Amino acid sequence: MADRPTACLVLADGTIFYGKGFGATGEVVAELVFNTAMTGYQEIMTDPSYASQVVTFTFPHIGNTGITTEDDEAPEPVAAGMIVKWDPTEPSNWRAMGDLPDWLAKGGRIGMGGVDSRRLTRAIRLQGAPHVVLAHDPDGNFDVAGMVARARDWKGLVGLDLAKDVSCRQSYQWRQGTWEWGEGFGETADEHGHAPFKVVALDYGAKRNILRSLAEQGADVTVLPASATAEEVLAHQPDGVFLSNGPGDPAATGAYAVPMIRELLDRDMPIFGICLGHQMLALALGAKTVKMNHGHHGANHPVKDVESGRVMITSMNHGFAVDSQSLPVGVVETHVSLFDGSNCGIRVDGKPVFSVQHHPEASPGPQDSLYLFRRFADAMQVRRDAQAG
Ligand SMILES: NC(=O)CC[C@H](N)C(=O)O
Repeated sequence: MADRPTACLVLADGTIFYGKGFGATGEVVAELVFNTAMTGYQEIMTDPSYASQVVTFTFPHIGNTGITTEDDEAPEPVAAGMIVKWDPTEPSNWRAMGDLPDWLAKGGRIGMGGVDSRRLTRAIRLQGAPHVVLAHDPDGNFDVAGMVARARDWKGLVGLDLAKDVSCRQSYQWRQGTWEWGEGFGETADEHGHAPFKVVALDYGAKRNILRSLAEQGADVTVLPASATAEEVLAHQPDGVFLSNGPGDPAATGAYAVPMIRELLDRDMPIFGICLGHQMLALALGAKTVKMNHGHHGANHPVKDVESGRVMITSMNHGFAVDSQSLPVGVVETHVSLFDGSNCGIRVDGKPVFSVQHHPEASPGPQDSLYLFRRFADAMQVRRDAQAG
C-alpha cells in the first residue's frame, strides 16, 4: 500500500493487519468472526447477535448496494466493526438511500478495507475466533503494543451476557408483515386463515425480519424486554411464546432468561426459539451449550432436517452450539448442521416446544419458506381449539 495505512487490526497473538479505514474513527475490542454471505452486509451489520464482534466479509464486493432503511434488522449497526478486501464501492442500486461508509460513521462503527481477507479467514479458522483490537485513525498513528495488550486482556464472549444490553427497555407491539416485491412491508397478517394469535416475543436482540415472519402468520406480537418474568409474560395471556436471537453466551443468561423459560415450560404453552432462543431453551430443558471454534456465519449453511431427511440451505450466525450429547430424555434433535454435525434444532416429545439455530425464513425455498413459523401458528391453533372445548 503506497498510502500510509489509516486502519489497523491486531490479533491477540500479535498478528497485525494494516488497511484503509472508513466509517467511524477510534478503537474497538471484540471477537473476530468471518461471514461468507454474498449479499446482506447491511442485515449482518444490524443483526444484534453480532454485538461485540467484528465481521470479516469473505465476499469482496461490499458496499455496492448502498444502504436502505428497509433492510435494517435494528435501528443502528450493532456489529462492532467490519473488515473487507476491497474499499467499499459506490452504491449502484435503485433502492440505495445512502452509502456504507457514511452510515457506519453515523452509527459509530469502524470499517477497514484493503485486507487480505483470505489470510485473515485462515487465521480465524486455525486459531478459533480471535480477540482483536480494530482501530481507525486518519493520521495513521497506532499504538500497536498497547493494542496487542488490550486484545490479550479482553475476557471474550464466554460468560458474557450481552442480551440484556441490546434488548428493548419497554414492551411494544409489532404488527408489520414481511416485504413483498413492489409492495414493501405488509400491514399483517390474517391472509393465512388463522384468527390472530397473541404471541409474546422475548427480545434478547430480536431481528425485525423474525418479528415480521411471526406477524405474517397472524400473530399479534407483544415484544417484552429480556428481563421480563414468567408472570409478566403470562399476564398477556399469550397463545404462544417466542424466544428471539441475540448476542453473547447463552449460559450467561442463567440468572434470568433460563429460569424464566423453565417456568414457562411448566405451562401447556407453545414455545418457539431461534438462535440464542434455541440455545437458552435447550439450557432450560437441562442440556448444555459449548463455544464453537469459529462458529457458523453465512447464508449457505446446509442443515439436515433429521425427521424428513431433507437438506436446507440456511442463513446462520452463531458462535455457540447446543451439545447434542447433553440432550435429556424426551428432547429430540430435529436439525443438524452438515458443516460439522452440530445440533441445529430440537423439540420436546409430545409438547409444542421447539427451536432452531438458523433463520427458518431463509431455509427451504420460497414456496415453503415460513414452515417453522407456520408450525408454531398451528400449535397455537390446536391449543385454542382445545381450550374452546
Ligand atoms: N444468532 C444468534 O442468536 C447467536 C446466538 C449466540 N449469541 C451465539 O453466538 O451462538
